[in-house]
Amino acid sequence: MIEVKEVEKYFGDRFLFRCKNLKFDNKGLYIIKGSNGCGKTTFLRMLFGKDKDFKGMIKNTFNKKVMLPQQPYFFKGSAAYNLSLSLKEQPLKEAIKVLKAFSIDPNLNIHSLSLGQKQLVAFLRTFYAKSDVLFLDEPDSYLSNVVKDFIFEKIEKDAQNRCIIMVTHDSQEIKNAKIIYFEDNQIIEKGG
Ligand SMILES: Nc1ncnc2c1ncn2[C@@H]1O[C@H](COP(=O)(O)OP(=O)(O)OP(=O)(O)O)[C@@H](O)[C@H]1O
Repeated sequence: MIEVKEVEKYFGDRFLFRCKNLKFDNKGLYIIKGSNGCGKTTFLRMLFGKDKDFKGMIKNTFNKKVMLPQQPYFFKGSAAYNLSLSLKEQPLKEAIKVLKAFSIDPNLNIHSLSLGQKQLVAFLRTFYAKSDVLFLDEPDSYLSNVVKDFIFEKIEKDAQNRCIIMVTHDSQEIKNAKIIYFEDNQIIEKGG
């Protein structure tokens, strides 16, 4: 569970946003929306615990947390090698199966893949890693509609068993999610 209370974020003198009260349960999908530059990535990093420079309280009781950043990092080597650094046997097999289903050769050098293909590899290595909470920063970047629909379906289903917090600009297809949005520098839960 993550609890946010009376949080204010500044960069130097610049006020970015405020969040009075918000709770993320152990299971469920939370989608964070808002215009470019409003602070979505910053808020996600604060929830994860990477950014601790804020006023107020964020209490995170999750044990194992994993994050897909906006600009994923890759190691020299094949797509399969990059997956194998994060995934054990069975999840690795699953991830490779997905790559093959989208006609991506897992033995190709990661840097020879397109942006969308690399994004899918980055998503898979985070998604299939074991965690209690999964943070996804625009996992649909560069993806074609067919791949985006595939990963959104997986995310929606998986959120029945763990907490997933996702930043995205496009979530029309997703039905079962709580929406958190930035409005006038305030973070608000829809209907909350
Ligand atoms: N380390 C930093 N120091 C100063 N300003 C920063 C820092 N990191 C982010 N910012 C600023 O904070 C604002 C919010 O950035 P953030 O990346 O959180 O926005 P975002 O909502 O995720 O944007 P986008 O939708 O374009 O990805 C931006 O104006 C950015 O320039």
